[in-house]
Amino acid sequence: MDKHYVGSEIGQLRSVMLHRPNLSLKRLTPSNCQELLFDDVLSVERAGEEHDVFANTLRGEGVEVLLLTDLLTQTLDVIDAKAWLLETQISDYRLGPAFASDIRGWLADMPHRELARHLSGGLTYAEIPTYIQNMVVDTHEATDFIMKPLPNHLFTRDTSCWIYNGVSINPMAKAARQRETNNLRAIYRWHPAFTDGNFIKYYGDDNINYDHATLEGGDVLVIGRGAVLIGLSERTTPQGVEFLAESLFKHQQATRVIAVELPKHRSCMHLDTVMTHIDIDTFSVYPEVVRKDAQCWTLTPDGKGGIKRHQEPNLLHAIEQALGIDQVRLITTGGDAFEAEREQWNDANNVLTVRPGVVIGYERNIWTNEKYDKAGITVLPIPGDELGRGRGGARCMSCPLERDGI
Ligand SMILES: NC(=[NH2+])NCCC[C@H](N)C(=O)O
Repeated sequence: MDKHYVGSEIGQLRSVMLHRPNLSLKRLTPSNCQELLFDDVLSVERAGEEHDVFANTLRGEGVEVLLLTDLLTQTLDVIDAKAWLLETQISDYRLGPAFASDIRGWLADMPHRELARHLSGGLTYAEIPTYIQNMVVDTHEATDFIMKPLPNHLFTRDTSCWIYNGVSINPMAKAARQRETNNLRAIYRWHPAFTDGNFIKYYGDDNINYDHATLEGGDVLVIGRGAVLIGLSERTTPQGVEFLAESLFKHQQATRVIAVELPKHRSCMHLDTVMTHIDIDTFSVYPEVVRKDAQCWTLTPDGKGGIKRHQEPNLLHAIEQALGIDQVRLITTGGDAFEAEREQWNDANNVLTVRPGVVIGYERNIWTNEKYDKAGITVLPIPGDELGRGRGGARCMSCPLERDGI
């Protein structure tokens, strides 16, 4: 990978970061899966196989696939990175100074791949050596977590997202996902692929309390031509968008941000669960949620380092203006009202565009896929019966690192 640049949602995709989940999924149980933002427990084997099909489909299209566990393993080879990750993910305040120091010491001696596995897969009290003794240990069960698993690393789209010549390292809204961001902070700070510093970090690089200014990449659509479309969702707040927009303008990477309000529901937790960009003038949408009269604003630089805000009467016109096109074409979720609701829930609209008019999507969404086909959009189908239980499709499961503009 030589260039970190994402110029659009639909231009030729060249490089992506994925995460093939394993250990974290083995820890999912009926009693903890809701808290960990999964709707069910998964067959770990099958999920891994489905993920391999996804990765191989991308490779078959000439896209470079980088895996998060590899990146994290290589990052741990950097002494400062390893020290920072251990301090941050195993903090004194979480475990108490004595126990934290024992755990860090033990983890530090582990092979880096194994340590990387625990950084995403978590660590239980049963897994630590018996010589580590402490009041904290005495007061916990063997199956309690010292480090909770991060199964949602699967959705690499959310934790960090590239926008033109830079990346936002996102302060996540849900407690279950907040520690993911530290793994990404370390990768972007220390992994040799990123140390050339030839890109901008817009937001979220510091491990501090971002309070209500949260942002997740599933809400961020880099629609191209200097514009960015962002959902104000269950996860991304106006406060978070303001920070990102200010930084995009300051670094002259975008000339406008369109912010659209979404209902705060799990079924549409991010904008990309109801809307994705699949060809220059074409979007896939779930019409029950993406309405042209949704509350919507265009943000532009005010010339003094701040933001000018203009309320838009019509979301679609705002997009047409930003892209300089006459009329957007919408492909809506397929089937009758029941089928459409079921397919949206299974990420029929959450497709990953590989190049204009060619998308990767779950094969199970037959009604919507048929509509794509009739509209001249090619669907490269992947299985998703297991992966889909995490509530995410091909777009959420990928973080583009390099993609052409339009
Ligand atoms: N960009 C997306 N739509 N991501 C889906 C994330 C799903 C994940 N289980 C969560 O609740 O956070």
